[in-house]
Amino acid sequence: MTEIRFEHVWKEYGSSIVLENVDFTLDNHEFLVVIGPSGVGKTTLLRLLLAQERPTRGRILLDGEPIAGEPTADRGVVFQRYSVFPHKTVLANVMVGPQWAASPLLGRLFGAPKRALAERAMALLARVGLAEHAQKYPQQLSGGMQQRLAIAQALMNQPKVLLLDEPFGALDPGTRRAMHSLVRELWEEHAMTIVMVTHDLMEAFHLGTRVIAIDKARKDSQAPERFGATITSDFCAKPRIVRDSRRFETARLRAAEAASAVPSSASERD
Ligand SMILES: Nc1ncnc2c1ncn2[C@@H]1O[C@H](COP(=O)(O)OP(=O)(O)OP(=O)(O)O)[C@@H](O)[C@H]1O
Repeated sequence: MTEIRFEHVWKEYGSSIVLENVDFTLDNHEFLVVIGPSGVGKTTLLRLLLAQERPTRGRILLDGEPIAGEPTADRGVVFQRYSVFPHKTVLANVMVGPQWAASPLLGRLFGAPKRALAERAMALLARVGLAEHAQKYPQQLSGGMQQRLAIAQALMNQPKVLLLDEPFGALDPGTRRAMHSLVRELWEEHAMTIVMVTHDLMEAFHLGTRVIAIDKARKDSQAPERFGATITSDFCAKPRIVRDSRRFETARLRAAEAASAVPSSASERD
């Protein structure tokens, strides 16, 4: 069971407010998708969840407990690019996290524990369709294969929460569709909670059980950093709604309106 609670969370850098009063509860095994204009604070929200950043006000609870002060294995992350080690083979990439967790001094296991870990890693690589590429290096893989590797790497630690920061942004449409199916299946199989950032509304409603839009609800054109972004729309996008094309289309249009109603802070500054 993994419930995430943002309690009136603010993130400020000096006098610049990035997020203000972000308040929501995410149920166990939700697939939350966060949408919003460029530069509004979506990645910051993920970084807060990863504990790479601390809220300046409010708090974040994981299963009712304040989130650990530093990144821990219960939260896995996949970025748009570069989240695998280029100098390690595919298999070594997938084994590296659990090896460091089991052997913090050496980062290596030997004998039976190593064989057991390699077996688990190979099973996961087979699941994401990379078993026959286990001895290759990341630069020998396509973009979609590298992202499948990054997902396998994150899943190896059996995270309670998987954070995806525009993980399919650099992929062609066909590969993207295949990745959508894979992530949906892995989400079901691993019964984890996913929080994903994307710019793609179709993707958001196709994958998410819940979609939130964040934006600046208040604006000061003289001082854009005076106000931060907060939740401006919150859509329940359960699979039954996705299957109902008319209701899905209505929800999608409302989300598109919400995301574009206020011009992005980035475009204002441009
Ligand atoms: N360490 C930092 N110090 C100061 N400002 C920061 C810091 N990190 C992020 N910001 C600012 O926070 C704002 C939000 O950045 P963030 O990367 O979260 O936006 P985003 O919505 O993910 O953007 P994009 O969609 O373009 O990736 C930006 O204006 C950025 O400059």
